[in-house]
Amino acid sequence: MRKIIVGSRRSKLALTQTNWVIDQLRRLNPAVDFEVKEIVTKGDKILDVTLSKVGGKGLFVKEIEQAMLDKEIDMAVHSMKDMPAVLPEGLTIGCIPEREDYRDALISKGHVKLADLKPGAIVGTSSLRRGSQILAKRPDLEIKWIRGNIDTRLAKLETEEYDAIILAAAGLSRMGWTKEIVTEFIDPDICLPAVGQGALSIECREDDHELRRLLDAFTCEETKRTVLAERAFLHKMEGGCQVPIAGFARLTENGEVSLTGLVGSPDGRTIYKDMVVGDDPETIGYQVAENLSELGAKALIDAVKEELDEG
Ligand SMILES: NCc1[nH]cc(CCC(=O)O)c1CC(=O)O
Repeated sequence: MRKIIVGSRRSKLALTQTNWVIDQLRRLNPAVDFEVKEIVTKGDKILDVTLSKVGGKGLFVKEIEQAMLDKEIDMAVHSMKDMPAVLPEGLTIGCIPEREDYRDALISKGHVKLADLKPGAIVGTSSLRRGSQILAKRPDLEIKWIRGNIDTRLAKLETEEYDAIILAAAGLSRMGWTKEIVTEFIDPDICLPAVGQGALSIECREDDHELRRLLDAFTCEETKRTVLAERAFLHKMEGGCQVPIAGFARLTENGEVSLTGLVGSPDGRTIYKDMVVGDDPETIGYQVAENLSELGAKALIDAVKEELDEG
């Protein structure tokens, strides 16, 4: 088989994830050769603006996808939650490996838990989803934007005016840091994870059958079913990352998919949440989106869109 070129962003997390996947694939296919090619994306260059204002989710992924369509690279490993709901024509998710920890993690000065943070304490996050749900639980806290990769954010907790920050447990875990620094793994009942959080997405060209056969063997069916439900929900909700949106699915004992979806206002005063259980991931994803829309989520999303259109 030919050598497989794997595109990766240059961040520590991206390279760690990419190399982890390559290690696993090599173990399954000792004869196949892999090479990493680093790509600097627009999202990596823009660090001083909130992501939602400069094009949202697709930002980190787009240039890597173009390189794949141009055959400069053959595959790429993304954090599933950074993947837009719809892929460009000609590309596909060739593999979804087993999901890491799906939870959000609180890291605070002095290891103070969420419930024990002082009124007015400053929590750093640039995620509308986290901000909304934290404020719903603790309206007395202050949410302050924080940007940069994981190392930068951890450094800012020390050097700037944050009392705590929230990061995905999966990112920390992949970097090997979880144990020492996490104050609290936040229960999904309090902060429902982002769609795809903790999962990886291996993207490749749709017609690259040779590579797809190889990737198939590394797919985790359970993760695939749950992530499919979450992404169907995201797609139908069309929230992008301009409105707080969360979706998390797991399998029930008899193999059905149980999906919880959430849409809220950034200040956390309005939260719409619903759960549906069923056999077909896409159907229940659409069902949760429909139910939330009826509750009022669609109106909330449309209102945000209008505001953005006005500037
Ligand atoms: N928001 C950016 C992002 N995209 C993926 C991860 C890593 C966790 C994952 O794969 O879900 C992170 C860091 C974070 O949210 O703390």
